[in-house]
Amino acid sequence: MRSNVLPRLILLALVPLVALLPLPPFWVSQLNYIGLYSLVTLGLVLLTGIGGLTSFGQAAFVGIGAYTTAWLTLNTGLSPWLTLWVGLAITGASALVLGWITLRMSGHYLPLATIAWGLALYYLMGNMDALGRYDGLLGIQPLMLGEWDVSRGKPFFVFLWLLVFLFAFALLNLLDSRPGRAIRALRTGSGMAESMGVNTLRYKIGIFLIAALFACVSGWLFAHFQRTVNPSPFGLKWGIEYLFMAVLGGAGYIWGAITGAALTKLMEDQLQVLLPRLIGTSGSFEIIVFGILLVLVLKYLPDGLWSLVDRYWPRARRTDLDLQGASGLAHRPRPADSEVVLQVEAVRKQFGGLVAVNDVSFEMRAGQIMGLIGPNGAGKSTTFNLITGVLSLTSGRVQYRGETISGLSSREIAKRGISRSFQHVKMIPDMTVLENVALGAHLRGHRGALSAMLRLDRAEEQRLLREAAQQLRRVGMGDRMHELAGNLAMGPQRLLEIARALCGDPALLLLDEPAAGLRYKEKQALATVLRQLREEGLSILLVEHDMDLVMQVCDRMVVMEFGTRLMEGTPPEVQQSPAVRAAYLGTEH
Ligand SMILES: Nc1ncnc2c1ncn2[C@@H]1O[C@H](COP(=O)(O)OP(=O)(O)OP(=O)(O)O)[C@@H](O)[C@H]1O
Repeated sequence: MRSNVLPRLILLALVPLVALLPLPPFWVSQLNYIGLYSLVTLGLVLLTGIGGLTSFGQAAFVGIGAYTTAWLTLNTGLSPWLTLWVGLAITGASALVLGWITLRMSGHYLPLATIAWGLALYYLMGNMDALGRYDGLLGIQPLMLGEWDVSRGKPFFVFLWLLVFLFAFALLNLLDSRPGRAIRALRTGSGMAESMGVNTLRYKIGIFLIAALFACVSGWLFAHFQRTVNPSPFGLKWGIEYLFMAVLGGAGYIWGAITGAALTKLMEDQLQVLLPRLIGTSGSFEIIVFGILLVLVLKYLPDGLWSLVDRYWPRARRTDLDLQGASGLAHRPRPADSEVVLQVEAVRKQFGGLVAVNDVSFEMRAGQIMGLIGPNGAGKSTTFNLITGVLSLTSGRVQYRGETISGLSSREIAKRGISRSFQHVKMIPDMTVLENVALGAHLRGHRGALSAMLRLDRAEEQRLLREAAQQLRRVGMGDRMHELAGNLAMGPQRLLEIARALCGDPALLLLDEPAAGLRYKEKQALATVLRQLREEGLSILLVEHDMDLVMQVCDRMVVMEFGTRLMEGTPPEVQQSPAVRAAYLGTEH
């Protein structure tokens, strides 16, 4: 496995070394604020940059952490080391409720809800007598480690920055894991991830929770560092500013979070001095500069400043050797010879007045390759999507190995052993080929986010990656596994999709135009792979326009036209059918 241990240890060792430098207190204080902001922006990078979910309410979670420890330490005398956990529990519960309600709905519900949440909490803090209204709470006790006050100056710097780096490493670990691949698929490949068995709602709620907990830790530290809390740093303005930091630094990069926090803090201080002098009157003019800067960054450098560094950042590569020691994954029991695996019974799909699939029926047996062919617009892809749960049936029934699967979600269908590829390739371009394919084995692992962050998932991760590597070799892509998927041409992209589908250990494989974009030799290799899979007892439903391939590999074929089943038969029977010829030539039959 890739070894990041040494660079990480060096980075951690640098923290106390920096503290030994004769830094003026002003700069120590600046670094401390940057560290506090970085904890919040790290969570935002995971949530927004990587997961694609926007939250304006992170400052409110910082507020929960700060006010919980402030109130409890002042009123109950509880140790700050205990109040942290109370803060985390309150933050966790509110993030779960907020996430559960808003993340089930598509669109802009989360950003809107987090704005409302930020505003509500700000006014709540500012109007409660127990929280000191807008004056806040004063005289919060220091954070003591034995006799040592770690909430001031350099000791705080060391404690805080060790935490910042440990949190950053935890996120890097998370992203390089089974749950991490699912999280990285959320932004652009949610539908595909569901088809691989990923519970996308759970992962969305999960990253919302992690980001909120990071913000809460920042608030807890902030309260003991400042010794006083009032609502101002936890309002909507700060919610927006944290987002600005993440976007400026590079919302898709863990190190972008720290870059953004540092630049914002440093610019803010300079601008707060410079601008009133230039304009001749005091005010928060830096906000205007930030607004203009945000527009410019979004327009000219949408991936943020860290993207410039990332181009030259050395990337550790997994070598094939890494995977050799791993044991294989368990396989699901194969259907018995010629067992009926799929029964499609009078399935129908209407889009308004258009009948895209009109009471189509057929069945498939184990170890059979069934072709689903027909002219453009015949209803093949719609039938395919009805079987895989992407579309709901208007009427009819689909049975898989004796169980009715119509009405189940694509995730539930994937769990039962049906894997698929997509007509328009769906992959995550900024993940390697190997990682994309390993996403297909999601259901064959079980390690969660916490194990991934703590690197307790390595044995399972090696098995999943080994499986992905094996499937890539199987489709002739063994030499390209470490490339970024976004750099592949169309042909290899299709092979990637087949390898990913095979990673799910399916008993039934549904391939939607797998030969589209492949060159002759690649098609021949594909035909060999399909035959080999059939020998292994796999059933394959193939939607394909390439007649050579279909005629070569299919045992039986269903021909569709205008949403109806025109005929079913062996390749020679279909080839000789006048009705099929007429359908393809567009003549009457
Ligand atoms: N979401 C949708 N809303 C409305 N009409 C749709 C939708 N999806 C498909 N259709 C229509 O249903 C019909 C069947 O489409 P489908 O994509 O299943 O055909 P196909 O045989 O797969 O075609 P192709 O070979 O071009 O992919 C077409 O007339 C298409 O325009």
